[in-house]
Amino acid sequence: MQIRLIDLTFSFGSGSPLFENLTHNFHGSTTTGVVGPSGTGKTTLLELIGGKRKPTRGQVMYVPDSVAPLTNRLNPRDISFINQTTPVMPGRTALQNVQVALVSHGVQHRAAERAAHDALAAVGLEGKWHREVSKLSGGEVQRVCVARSLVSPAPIVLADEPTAQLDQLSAKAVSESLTALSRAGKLVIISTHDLMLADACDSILTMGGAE
Ligand SMILES: Nc1ncnc2c1ncn2[C@@H]1O[C@H](COP(=O)(O)OP(=O)(O)OP(=O)(O)O)[C@@H](O)[C@H]1O
Repeated sequence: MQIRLIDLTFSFGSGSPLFENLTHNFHGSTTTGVVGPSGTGKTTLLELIGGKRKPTRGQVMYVPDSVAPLTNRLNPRDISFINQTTPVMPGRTALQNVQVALVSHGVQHRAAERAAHDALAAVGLEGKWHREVSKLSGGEVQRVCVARSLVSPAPIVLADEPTAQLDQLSAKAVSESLTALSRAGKLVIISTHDLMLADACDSILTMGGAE
């Protein structure tokens, strides 16, 4: 999997461009940190890559594998998005929220439960498996969303400030989990202000000048 940004320019409405002629390649098995000062367009870039916004000019192209042609269309199931507004089922447990990502992809109930247990443990939520999401803290809900991405078969993971609400220990667990995904072959892009997380990435794309 590869994602190519080709002369990408984006403006909100008729405003001046947030960024112009951005060209960059993202590769599978790689974690890229998108860094830069607040307001330089990191979230917007992730939304463009995830197909939630359309470029003003230029293109976001996907190369699914070595034999598939370059395309500007991506199946939404190929992307796993982690952000502050990722929908969760508040009345269901942490385990059910993670399990559903697998069951919806046809994984058997028992296998999905085991994988969901492991993913929640990886982000430091062992012991909170059966707690309703409405009774978890903001940072814990954020980690449930990360755990869902860990079990998702989607080859692309887009994470928008995944450690923003977390203490150092939890942030480290999330950082290690996301970099493990790229070692398992996924293409991972993380927008972040967290220097520890940026440091753990394989490469960095800086928006709006150096941070
Ligand atoms: N729907 C919108 N309409 C107009 N402007 C917007 C809209 N959404 C975001 N913006 C503006 O676009 C700019 C970039 O926003 P974005 O959220 O992409 O930045 P960011 O680099 O992720 O910021 P932060 O680090 O603070 O999260 C900001 O100035 C923001 O106010």
